[in-house]
Amino acid sequence: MTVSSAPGKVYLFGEHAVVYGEPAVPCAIERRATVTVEARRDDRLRVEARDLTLDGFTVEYGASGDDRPDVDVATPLVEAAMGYVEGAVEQARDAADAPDAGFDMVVESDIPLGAGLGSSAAVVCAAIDAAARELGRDLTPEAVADRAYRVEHDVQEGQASRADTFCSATGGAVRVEGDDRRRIPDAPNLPLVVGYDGGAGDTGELVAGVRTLRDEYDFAADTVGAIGDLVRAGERALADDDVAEVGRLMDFNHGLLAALGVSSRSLDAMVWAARDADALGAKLTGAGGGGCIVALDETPAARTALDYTPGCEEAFRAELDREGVRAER
Ligand SMILES: Nc1ncnc2c1ncn2[C@@H]1O[C@H](COP(=O)(O)OP(=O)(O)OP(=O)(O)O)[C@@H](O)[C@H]1O
Ligand SMILES: C[C@@](O)(CCO)CC(=O)[O-]
Ligand SMILES: [Mg+2]
Repeated sequence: MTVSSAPGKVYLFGEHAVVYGEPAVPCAIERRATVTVEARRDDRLRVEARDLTLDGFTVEYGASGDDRPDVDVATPLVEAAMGYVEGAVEQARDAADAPDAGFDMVVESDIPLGAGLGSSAAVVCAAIDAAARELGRDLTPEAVADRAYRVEHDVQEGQASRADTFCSATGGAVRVEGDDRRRIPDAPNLPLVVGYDGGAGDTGELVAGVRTLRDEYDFAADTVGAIGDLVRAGERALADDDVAEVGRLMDFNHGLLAALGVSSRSLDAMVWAARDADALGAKLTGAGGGGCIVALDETPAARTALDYTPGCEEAFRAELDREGVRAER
């Protein structure tokens, strides 16, 4: 039996624009997805995803994919989840040169689903790492990131950046611009607070919406470019340890994301609750549509304000996780 885990992330700056080659700065946070894998004697794949619905579900089917899962939850949900897990298994089989390997897998996670904290990247990174190790193949975090990117790219129908998967695989604060990806050394430990509205957004749909706007209006394309400029300013602020400036730029970034149509009433309400409590900055994180915001606040005020904000289901302080994908057992 092999167990791996990988962290979720928040974006300090740059989501969506990163899909079009602008830079972005995501930071791994101490919330993880954990995948347990056991090789089978046959070529079948059995997946138990305990957190996917309230009751969790288990599916079992052949490697050829001709007998589809028979489960009691909405088909699109199963198809989407299986896309990530099947993709990860395919990558592990390829890495270990074992095309017919079968597995029993259990996926557990404390990263809310579809909420902008990179649950998909964390599940895929942990699953690739665990399945490859179960087959006797150790992958570097960079190799896990690369393979996980291919899976996200497929599931998001060709519209995905390397940001989430690289951040989850390597941990820490990272910078991604197109194919260029690196860790930001000595990133300051920022006082991150997350607010979660209990909802979710469809990453593929939101990315497609921004693409349409950008194709249709030059000023939407300019907005994407402006996010890139803002990210470069944010990187300088990080290098100078200027946390107040990082916060101001996060506020600005939220405004530009809202202009691109990916915020929501509850995300805006949480952003304003944090700002009213004198947070240094606040913005939505990830694809948007619903889910999470991230604020910067050294005091307990923003978190308390979020706790009392109607529509905010949960607020928590998020520590930067300097470790990426890792072997648990
Ligand atoms: N615990 C889990 N078990 C099984 N599948 C999961 C789990 N967590 C996430 N997933 C898969 O990832 C999908 C969510 O990915 P999606 O990219 O839409 O959101 P996210 O990664 O949480 O947020 P973002 O990409 O905005 O940061 C789920 O619908 C499911 O298919
Ligand atoms: C919206 C997006 O930029 C981040 C989702 O967490 C999509 C991507 O980078 O693939
Ligand atoms: Mg995702």
